[in-house]
Amino acid sequence: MMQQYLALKAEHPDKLLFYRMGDFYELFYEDAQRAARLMDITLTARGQSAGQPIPMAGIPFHAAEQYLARLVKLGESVAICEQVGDPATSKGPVERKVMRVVTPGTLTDAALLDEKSDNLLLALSLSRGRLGLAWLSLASGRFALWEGKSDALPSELERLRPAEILLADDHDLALLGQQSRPVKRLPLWHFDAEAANRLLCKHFGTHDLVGFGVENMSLAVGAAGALLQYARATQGAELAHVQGLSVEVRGQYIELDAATRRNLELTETIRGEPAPTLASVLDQCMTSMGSRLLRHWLHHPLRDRSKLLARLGAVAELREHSALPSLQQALRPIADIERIASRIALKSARPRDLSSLRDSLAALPAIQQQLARMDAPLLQQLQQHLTAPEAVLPTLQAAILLEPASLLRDGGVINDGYHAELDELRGIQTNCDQYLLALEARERERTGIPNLKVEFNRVHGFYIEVSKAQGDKVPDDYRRRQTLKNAERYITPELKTFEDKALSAQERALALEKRLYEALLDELMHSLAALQLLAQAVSALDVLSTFAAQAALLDWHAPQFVDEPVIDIQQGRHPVVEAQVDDFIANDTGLSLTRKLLLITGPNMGGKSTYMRQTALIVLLAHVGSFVPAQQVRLGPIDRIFTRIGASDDLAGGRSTFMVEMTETANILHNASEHSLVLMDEVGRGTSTFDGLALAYAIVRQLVEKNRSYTLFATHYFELTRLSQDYPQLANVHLDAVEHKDTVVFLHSVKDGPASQSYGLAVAQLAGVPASVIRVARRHLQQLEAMSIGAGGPQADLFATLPPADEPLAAEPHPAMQALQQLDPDALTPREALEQLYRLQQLLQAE
Ligand SMILES: Nc1ncnc2c1ncn2[C@@H]1O[C@H](COP(=O)(O)OP(=O)(O)OP(=O)(O)O)[C@@H](O)[C@H]1O
Repeated sequence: MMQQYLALKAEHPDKLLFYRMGDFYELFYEDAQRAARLMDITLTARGQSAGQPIPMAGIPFHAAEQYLARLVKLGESVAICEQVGDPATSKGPVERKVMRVVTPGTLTDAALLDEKSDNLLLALSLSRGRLGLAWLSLASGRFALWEGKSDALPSELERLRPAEILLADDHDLALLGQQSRPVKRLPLWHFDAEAANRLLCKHFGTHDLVGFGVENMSLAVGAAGALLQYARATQGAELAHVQGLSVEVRGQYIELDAATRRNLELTETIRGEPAPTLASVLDQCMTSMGSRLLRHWLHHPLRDRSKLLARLGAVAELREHSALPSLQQALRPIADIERIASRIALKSARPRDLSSLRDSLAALPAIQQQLARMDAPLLQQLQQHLTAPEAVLPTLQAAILLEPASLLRDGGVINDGYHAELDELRGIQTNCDQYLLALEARERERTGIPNLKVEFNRVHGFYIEVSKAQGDKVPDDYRRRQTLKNAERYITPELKTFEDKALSAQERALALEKRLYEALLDELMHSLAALQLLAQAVSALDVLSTFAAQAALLDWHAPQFVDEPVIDIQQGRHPVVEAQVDDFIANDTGLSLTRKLLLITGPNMGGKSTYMRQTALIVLLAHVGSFVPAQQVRLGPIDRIFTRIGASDDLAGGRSTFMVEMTETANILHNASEHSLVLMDEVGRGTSTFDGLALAYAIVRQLVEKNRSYTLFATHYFELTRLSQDYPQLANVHLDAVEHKDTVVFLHSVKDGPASQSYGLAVAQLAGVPASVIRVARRHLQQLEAMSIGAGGPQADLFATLPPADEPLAAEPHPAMQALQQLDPDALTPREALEQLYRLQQLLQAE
């Protein structure tokens, strides 16, 4: 047996091997030690190997799901090995085989998946500054590709949040940066584009991949090949539900970089919790498919206005329609059709998957009826997709019992009247009861034993029980089966013959049910594509109705898209903060060609971050097709949203707070366009006052002069407010606060002009800093203010020595740069090249 084990383990060296032995899955050697540690189960030993006991740990097979769930959450992969031979007939160990492999990115089992989020497997391939990505949600069958510049990797990882990553083994793991997802290394040849092309064509049954629009995407196609091969191997099955590839194109979505996704807390707080977030406020979806689509939409704001207008049109009509509540109620019982379809494809659908699919399909006409009364084109389109695929409903109704058993192996799944032979075998079992009662009456009469009983248990089968006191009346043809304290149990030849018939009928019925069930799954395979379309329609309708219901409940309004460059928000609110405070103060945001940067000042706790984030969230919500928390919104074209908010250390990544701040700032300055929305919160505060101020000053100027993006720039450097004199497109606004009896009251309303005071000490006092410290600080502040040169503003004028704003930013290029530019590398011998290198270094040192 150990030889068999070691041979199987050799095929799966990097996974935990669950080795089935009777009612247990056993793990041996290091697997046992690791599993014992991870799952907190007892480590024992069995037999010996090289004079040492073999470590072993086991889990009962019926509890395997919960252990698997824990292991997969910890990033482990598990190979599950079952007994496939018959223990009764096999000589030596029973034949065993690895039937499936469970890895974090290839889960399909309902018990192991989070129902509200997608579980993605991602493969990536890099070459010469280009990046190819392929990702698959095995539980839904969605398969997509993307190819672009390699520096997009961090933001793509943050967008897709894969559960598992496949990476060629010659790529450096450091590429992935500080991310904690499990990574599976594969040989480089798995990513070969040509082989991948062949594999994908074969899988989709196409001559080539042209129809999917993947030309010039050889890296992504290579990644897709590696991914498909890996996913298939884990399932031990063809992936019939993976029926196509979609290609994501740059420019299709408003781009959000990794930091922005985190900072805006779309589906996860900065601390990694699921609430309070934009998704947690919005998600009142009736189905888990809807919840997943909502999260997907929030991370993929669209730029295509026709699609957005279609969504908004649907939301507007649903919001006004009296049928909205009943439509939502009709959606509530719909099961996770998308995932059930995938389990049908993988032949792992359970009986209750099929009964809930049947009940969901039966509930569709009620939804269609509600939609029939609505006019929005998108709703009409969805209505047409909300039909059960032909013949599936009648088949399921005929085949599956109203409430089937949860596991096929116990029987009780296939409906009566579906199959004549099954009915007959079941008839034998049902007739048992009558037969046994008759037998009991007959035997009582024959033996004259009034309390004689005919019964059944799993261990001994059928028997006749007679109390000890009546033992002398037992006839000769009774054979003793078991002796109890007060009774004897017997069997008779007649009862034995009956038992054989009844038990074999049961066994045969179970085997037949299993065959019928498998045939049913095969039949359903033909309807996979239709089921997937239906699932998409249900989830889209669920999200749109949620948008409508939330808009009515929370007083949100439709955004308006215009062609002129503008972000005009009247009475905007922050959807998440609003849900947490009693009185939220609404504020306007006005940005246009003549007013492109708002410099926001005001006390700490005044609401600057909230104001900036609400602007970004409103813009984002409008681009997912939702109404927005504002009275009126007009938006011109937007291409990207950038944020540089909050200080976070990346200690593990070896970057200090200030380094993170500057890296994110550099990204913005390089990439933000005039159509981008940029939020910058207190840039420069991570370093010394003068350095910070000087940097903030130069950054604001760059944003106004060069990037010309729509910018909200919050700062405590009051000196910057003077920049409005030099740049008409820069406006000062502040968050209002008043001093009241030695303390400060925040009004949270945005007013024109710079703040008049900083209130830093008052806020510190509010926070409970000891009074003695505040007193010393106040005295020191007075001294500082008295010392300040030309103290006109609320802080010392640190700008007094800085160059005026009209001086050009770009200085003379460095002599080394000039020398470098004049070089012609092709004309140099290796020796001359080396000499030039020394010269360049001298120039650098001379500076
Ligand atoms: N418009 C508003 N209406 C009501 N309450 C608000 C509003 N804006 C902010 N608040 C409240 O004030 C708190 C602080 O807001 P916020 O974090 O935006 O301040 P801040 O000015 O960015 O502070 P700091 O400069 O210290 O980062 C919020 O948590 C919220 O409770």
